[in-house]
Amino acid sequence: MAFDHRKYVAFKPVAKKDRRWPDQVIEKAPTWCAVDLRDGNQSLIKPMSVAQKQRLFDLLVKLGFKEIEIGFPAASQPDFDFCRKLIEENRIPDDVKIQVLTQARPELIERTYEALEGAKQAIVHVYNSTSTVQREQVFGLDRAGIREIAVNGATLVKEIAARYPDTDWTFQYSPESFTGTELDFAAEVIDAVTEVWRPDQGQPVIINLPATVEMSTPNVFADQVEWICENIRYREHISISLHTHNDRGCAVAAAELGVMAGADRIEGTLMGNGERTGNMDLVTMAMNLYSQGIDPTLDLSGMAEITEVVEACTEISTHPRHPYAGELVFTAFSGSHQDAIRKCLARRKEGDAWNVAYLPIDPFDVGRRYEEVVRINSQSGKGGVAYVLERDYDITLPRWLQIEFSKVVQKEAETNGGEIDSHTIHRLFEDRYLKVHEDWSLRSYDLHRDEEGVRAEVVVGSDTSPVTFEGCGLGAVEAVSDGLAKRFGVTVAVEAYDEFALGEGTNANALACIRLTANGQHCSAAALAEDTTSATLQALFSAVAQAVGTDMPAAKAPEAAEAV
Ligand SMILES: CC(=O)SCCNC(=O)CCNC(=O)[C@H](O)C(C)(C)COP(=O)(O)OP(=O)(O)OC[C@H]1O[C@@H](n2cnc3c(N)ncnc32)[C@H](O)[C@@H]1OP(=O)(O)O
Ligand SMILES: CC(C)C(=O)C(=O)O
Repeated sequence: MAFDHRKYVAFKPVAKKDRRWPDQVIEKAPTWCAVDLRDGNQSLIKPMSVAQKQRLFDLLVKLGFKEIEIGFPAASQPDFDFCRKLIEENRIPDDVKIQVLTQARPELIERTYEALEGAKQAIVHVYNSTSTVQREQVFGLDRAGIREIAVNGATLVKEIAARYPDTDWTFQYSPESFTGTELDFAAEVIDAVTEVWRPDQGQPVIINLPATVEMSTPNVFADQVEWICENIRYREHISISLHTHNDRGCAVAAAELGVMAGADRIEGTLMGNGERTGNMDLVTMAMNLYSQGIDPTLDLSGMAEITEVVEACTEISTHPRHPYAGELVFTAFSGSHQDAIRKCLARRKEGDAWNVAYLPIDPFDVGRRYEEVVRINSQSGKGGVAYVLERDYDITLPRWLQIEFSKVVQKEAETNGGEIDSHTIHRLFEDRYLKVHEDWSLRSYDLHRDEEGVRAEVVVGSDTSPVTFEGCGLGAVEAVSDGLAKRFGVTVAVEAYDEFALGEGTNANALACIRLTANGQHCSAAALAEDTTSATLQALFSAVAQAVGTDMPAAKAPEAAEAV
């Protein structure tokens, strides 16, 4: 059997009984470093052109990144040229540090510094793999041999930097494949490197702990980070950075727990592009902080621009469910979600803390419109349909009509199988409830109230054959119903009716909705008019028309009607 779990060996947890990170709470944003232009770029089918790199670099600067890994200049001419272009064309803001990656190999380190000549400040990031698998199978070296590569690399980084005293240098070292490295050995190599660099003597140093391959649950990674923070020399002079990958789908969680475990700095890419399943997604992690009321120190309000630039540069489209950025992440199709969102938004007052069911953040903050929040398909319910009519057409439906109309929409959704847009919902409402048949159109009414009640005189019908009738009752609806019975023999029993004043921007001022039985048949209708009485009477006639058919029943002669 090819699919055989016995092929795999479980990752051993860290034997750490004194872990403190589970009780920590993240209260401020870490230092961010975007590695889109290096780790992100090295994973693309078609690496970015210089123009694409420039576009992405400009975006990263605009978002507020102060540390940006721009490439691996010793690896390829385009990476080298891009680095030169940024420096020579003075495109790096004074408060931004560029970072470049190099293997711990002399010729590559030399070439890296050539690329950086003239930079005001830069981070030189040198790495070699320390994991058991790479030691044994890739390098064929023991621990001492691997440590020597790191020390030689660190020594050369320091020596060559001294040739360029006008640049403000930060040194960064990564024990690549840290997650597959024994902790004591990782600490041993880190100490050997920092013994060369001496952060305690003023040299800025970053030690980056990469989950080059994510191998365990994030809690194990947090244990590893905490252990390193507790066991390396010069910890207080070092910035501990994390660089997680997403092989198990937990890169963001691992980075978050890693910060709780003591890390100061996080590397990642926008939208998580990167090797295999990607790097840690900076957008998600920063927005997670934002949603907890913590300033992420990045401005991610222009999410549409972010996704557009990332897509253009990586040629990878954004998943519609991508946290915070996907097209559908603020949209509810399902009925109970829509109902809850509608109720929460309606109760929300300006200045309230955000507390809306199903929406972890206010979509508006990332440039999304409330229009997208509720969309209708066959999974939707009355709340969603009512929300769309209210939001887009200022039509408020009474609860009984919401229930009834949502069945009309549901049927349409089941028939067409997909989404029903707002325009179609409105058309369905018009067709089903607002249609006025000529014979039953209200032409005029006159209501007279005295101590006996209301006396109504109503004219309905077309220009050419208007019909006038009269009736009386306790209110207008009862009086007109009385008239309908006398003149047309239609017995009306009103079960529910509601009137609403409409907001500005509509032609009509009032909406009335009515449900009744006419000659024993259940019907409902609505009407828009300039005043509430006209709307109510028209709704009554439209409902009656449904019961008796669009052909007006023969009117009784006024004398016969009097006799009824
Ligand atoms: C986890 C990460 O993402 S690390 C970053 C990885 N990114 C990249 O590799 C993208 C850019 N890299 C490249 O373009 C190329 O690898 C280059 C130009 C840097 C080097 O190219 P080459 O020397 O032709 O080939 P290659 O990368 O296969 O070299 C591997 C050799 O370097 C050694 N090596 C690999 N990594 C390191 C390192 N970090 N430090 C020291 N030596 C290293 C290997 O053991 C191997 O040695 P061998 O030739 O004695 O067997
Ligand atoms: C070079 C290091 C930081 C890296 O990219 C990784 O390990 O994934």
